[in-house]
Amino acid sequence: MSIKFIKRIPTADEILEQIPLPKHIRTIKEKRDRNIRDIFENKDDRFILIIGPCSADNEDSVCEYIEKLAVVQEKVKDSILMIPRIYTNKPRTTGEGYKGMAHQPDPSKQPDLVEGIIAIRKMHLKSLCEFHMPAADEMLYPENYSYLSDVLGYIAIGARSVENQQHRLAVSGVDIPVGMKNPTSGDLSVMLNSIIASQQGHTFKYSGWEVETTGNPLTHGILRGAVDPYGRNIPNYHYEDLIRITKEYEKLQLLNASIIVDTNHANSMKCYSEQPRIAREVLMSRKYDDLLKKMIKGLMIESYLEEGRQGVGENIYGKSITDACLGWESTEKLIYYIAENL
Ligand SMILES: O=C[C@H](O)[C@H](O)COP(=O)(O)O
Ligand SMILES: C=C(OP(=O)(O)O)C(=O)O
Repeated sequence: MSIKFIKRIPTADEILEQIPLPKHIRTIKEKRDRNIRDIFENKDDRFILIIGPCSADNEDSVCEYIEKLAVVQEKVKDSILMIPRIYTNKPRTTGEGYKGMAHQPDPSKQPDLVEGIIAIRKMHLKSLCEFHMPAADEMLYPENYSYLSDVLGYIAIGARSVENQQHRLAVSGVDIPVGMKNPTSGDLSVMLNSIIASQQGHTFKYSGWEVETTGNPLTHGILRGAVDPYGRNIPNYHYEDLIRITKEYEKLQLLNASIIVDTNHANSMKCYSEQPRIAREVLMSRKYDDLLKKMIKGLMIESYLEEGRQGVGENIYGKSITDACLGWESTEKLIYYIAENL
């Protein structure tokens, strides 16, 4: 075997003991979890925005962003429920590039997985304790979930992981909503199969244990657009796409059938500034058709303090070092637009 074992990673129990979630915050989190669940169970018709940076690369700028979001959340709380994106691990198409804070607590330094686990737990905890909005993160490495299971409000399974059995089985044991993205190929049956798989209970190997789960009734789909065999982006947020997929989805009679539309990635053709237009189009489609209104529960938007993106090492505070994001000013405008046009 040519794997070099560098150092032992502390267990989730050890890390949770070292960095615990305060008791009074647990109660706040439970209430927010109930609010989010109610939306997926059609008991609350507020619109969800999963919104924030492509990657959470710096605790200060991420928390500053969420502080701004919390102020706007209060103003739109009757119609919108926001879940900040704190994405701490990034899948990479070719394996190159920044893999997120879980790997590199400092993007300009070498990976340090032990410090990474500590840094991501601290950042999620700080944001939750200060702003009371449990965040969304991608489950890129299913075993890392144990380190954050008490702080997360929402999980996404990314386009590059959604066909993987270990992801699907791990999600079947999660008790918060999990969005399964369509794969990069755009094959919607992969997304729907992942919902079928994760809504069932399973027995499998997890963190060195044989474990059993009962299934997650809150798993649902996220449409993020696709890439064709020639590398061209194919959006899947247009009215006709939404009608086709909601009808297919409905036929399967899955629990809490819901869709989130990702306004960036292949839907925006990686052009972040198109996100407000895409959001407006999705709102219009929802208004036009009752099934869409019921099933499209929200949007995923990539946004940060500064618009665009930069290379690692350029050090512009609050600017994405992975995919390009909307800046704060356009984000705030967009949120108010959404609140007024639901
Ligand atoms: O969301 C971010 C990226 O789209 C995803 O991590 C893939 O990135 P890459 O294609 O630049 O590696
Ligand atoms: C990596 C992401 O998305 P996708 O899996 O759709 O590429 C993301 O949302 O940051």
